[in-house]
Amino acid sequence: MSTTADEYKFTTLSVNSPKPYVLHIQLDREEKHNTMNHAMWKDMTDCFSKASDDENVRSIVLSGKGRLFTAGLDLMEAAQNFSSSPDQDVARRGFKMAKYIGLAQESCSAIERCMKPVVVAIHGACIGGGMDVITACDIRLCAENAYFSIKEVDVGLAADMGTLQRLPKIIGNDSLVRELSYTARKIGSNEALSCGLVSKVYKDDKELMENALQLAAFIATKSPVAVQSTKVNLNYARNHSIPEGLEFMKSWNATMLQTEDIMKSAGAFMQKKTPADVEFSKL
Ligand SMILES: CC/C=C\C=C\CC(=O)SCCNC(=O)CCNC(=O)[C@H](O)C(C)(C)COP(=O)(O)OP(=O)(O)OC[C@H]1O[C@@H](n2cnc3c(N)ncnc32)[C@H](O)[C@@H]1OP(=O)(O)O
Repeated sequence: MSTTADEYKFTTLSVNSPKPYVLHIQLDREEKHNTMNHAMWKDMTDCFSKASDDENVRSIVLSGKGRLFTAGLDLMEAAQNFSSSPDQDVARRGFKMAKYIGLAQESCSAIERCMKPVVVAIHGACIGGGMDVITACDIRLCAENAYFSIKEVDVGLAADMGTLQRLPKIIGNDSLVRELSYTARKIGSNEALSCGLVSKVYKDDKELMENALQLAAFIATKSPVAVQSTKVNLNYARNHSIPEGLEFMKSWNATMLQTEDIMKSAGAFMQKKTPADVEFSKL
């Protein structure tokens, strides 16, 4: 094992390193359908921030333990939080809620900010908060049995951890985003593939996990300078104009084109080898 997965101890996540430089993070509240609560949001933020800085991690797979990916917000715990301190001044309650929402949002933003690409493998239900999580990931794969729902309207709220901000940029179909967000309609794996929410559907959970890990392992064989630079620039490009993106890229690569990884990768090509044959320095 090239990563120090045993340093990743969390109460709501299981973490291991099944392949060199690959970290596998699993949502692990199986007995509660991997519902998301305060502890899980905090664990996710800490875990993805740690992996971002971990030179033994080059790519990440995220999945859910048990029979589904996640049932979204833990409604029991949320009900307690939403109704706490009813006698307190509304503004003071507002400040408290903003802090709570911010903490939840951070769990998804930490995935997006993480320098290492995150491949998410979705099986069974992906509901509510689950959509916020997967839309912050780099690559979405699912099993045939997967279904997706922006369920928030059915529990009386607007999605607030990133789905409404990220999904339009992922599927590029504003009409469909609005329909799904206003109705909470479930879409199956085939529709998810045809609208561009996922890039591949596998016949069952086993095939999904094998392929997700294989993809992450393949990404991990490439130059970490090249892969991480690509993620940073794709994220930047998504939120800026093309001229701004090109300007950012120019400054970024003014340094990065001086990396030893280019000589190593090109050298491998000349010798009829691949990046997998190259030993890249840690990053
Ligand atoms: C700051 C805010 C941040 C984030 C906000 C996110 C918003 C959301 O995520 S909104 C979406 C919330 N989730 C749901 O509405 C899902 C509700 N659950 C279901 O639809 C189903 O339970 C299921 C996940 C599809 C599973 O169905 P099934 O296999 O038929 O099991 P059930 O009998 O329905 O459930 C078993 C058991 O689990 C409890 N449960 C299910 N989901 C939740 C949940 N989200 N929170 C809390 N508890 C949940 C369910 O009540 C059952 O409990 P019993 O005690 O066994 O009755």
